[in-house]
Amino acid sequence: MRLIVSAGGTGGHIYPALATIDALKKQEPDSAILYVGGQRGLEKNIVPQKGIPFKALEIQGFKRKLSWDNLKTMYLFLKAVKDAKKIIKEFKPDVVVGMGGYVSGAVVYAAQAMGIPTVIHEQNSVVGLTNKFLSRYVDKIGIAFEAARSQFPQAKVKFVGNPRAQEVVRVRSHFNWNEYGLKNNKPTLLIFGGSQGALKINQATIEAMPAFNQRNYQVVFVTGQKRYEGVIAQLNQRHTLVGENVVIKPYISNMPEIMPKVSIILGRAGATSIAEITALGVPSILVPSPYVTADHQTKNAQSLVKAGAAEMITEDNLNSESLLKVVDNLMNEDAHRLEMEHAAKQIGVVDAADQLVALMRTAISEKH
Ligand SMILES: CC(=O)N[C@H]1[C@@H](OP(=O)(O)OP(=O)(O)OC[C@H]2O[C@@H](n3ccc(=O)[nH]c3=O)[C@H](O)[C@@H]2O)O[C@H](CO)[C@@H](O)[C@@H]1O
Repeated sequence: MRLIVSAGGTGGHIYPALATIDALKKQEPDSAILYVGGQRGLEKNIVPQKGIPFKALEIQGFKRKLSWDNLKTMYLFLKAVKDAKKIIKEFKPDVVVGMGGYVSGAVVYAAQAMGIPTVIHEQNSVVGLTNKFLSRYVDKIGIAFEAARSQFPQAKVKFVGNPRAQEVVRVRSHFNWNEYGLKNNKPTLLIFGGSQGALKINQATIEAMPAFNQRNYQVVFVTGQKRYEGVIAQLNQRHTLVGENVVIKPYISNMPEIMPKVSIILGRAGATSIAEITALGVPSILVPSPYVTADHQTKNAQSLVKAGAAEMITEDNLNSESLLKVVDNLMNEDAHRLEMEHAAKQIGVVDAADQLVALMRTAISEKH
């Protein structure tokens, strides 16, 4: 198969795209793949590192308020569609798949205008702006939450799950905490606020640090690439030492290796984090971001809480005391953690990437 994939902006869109590419390559090792991303998103670093051919378009998001900047956005969108057409004409894909982010809007729009089979994948329970726009034009739509179905033209929709779930369960992790200077086989808490890090989670963790230093479990604290220096500066200002059982990282690029070795995850309730947590069955404490469309992270988190797979703290109620209380309780309750593991695994869709590839094949065969 000749495949163009487009996904931009945040890890939540990019990692499912990479997992789909991976699944296709396993099924058809001689497939030709091109990833088209934006010039500014995380994809420009992540994708080439994986050795996947990458082309970038210049694009920016619409402001919800009326502004002159939206004229520039419109100009960039039309130019990106034109550039995408050139790329598509040269590459001659059998199918073009969009996995979210503004850039995928231009690429998939261009492809359908050229009569090429198109598929989009929506990771969230509340449909993103780009996918909403594209849903009129595309042939097939893969979803990861049943709640998304009614927001799309229903005849095109198929529930497939989130492809990243399949990738993380297939990894045979040989990771050893010694590589982080920690002890192997000690209970470990992983704290991370989505792909960019989260200010409030970082703040509560900084304040909880003196207590964490005294605990008999280990803590891996991921700040987000751009927030790392600020976190270290704050710890220094407060003269807070970091214990031998704590490690602070700006970003983790091998999450599928790390996550299976973790006892509890404390983090945001982004769609792709949730897919990973449920595929692997990791007990989690979720702090939904209140800054997202239609408060969809709260809905994501509630679906896990209802199933008994996670605990939730709202951002308003998050501070060092509430954080430590929930973590300490869970660390002390082995049986409860085990129940949460089972409950989480019940929700995970572990063949989601294969299902999305099958949907791509249907789009191709129905078009011809
Ligand atoms: C602010 C915002 O708009 N957030 C959205 C964004 O989240 P965002 O991309 O931040 O969060 P997600 O949970 O969806 O995905 C994060 C991904 O990054 C990975 N990761 C994270 C940290 C790290 O150090 N290393 C690493 O690899 C995670 O394992 C995961 O694969 O897209 C999601 C999917 O559309 C939405 O649900 C979120 O609401």
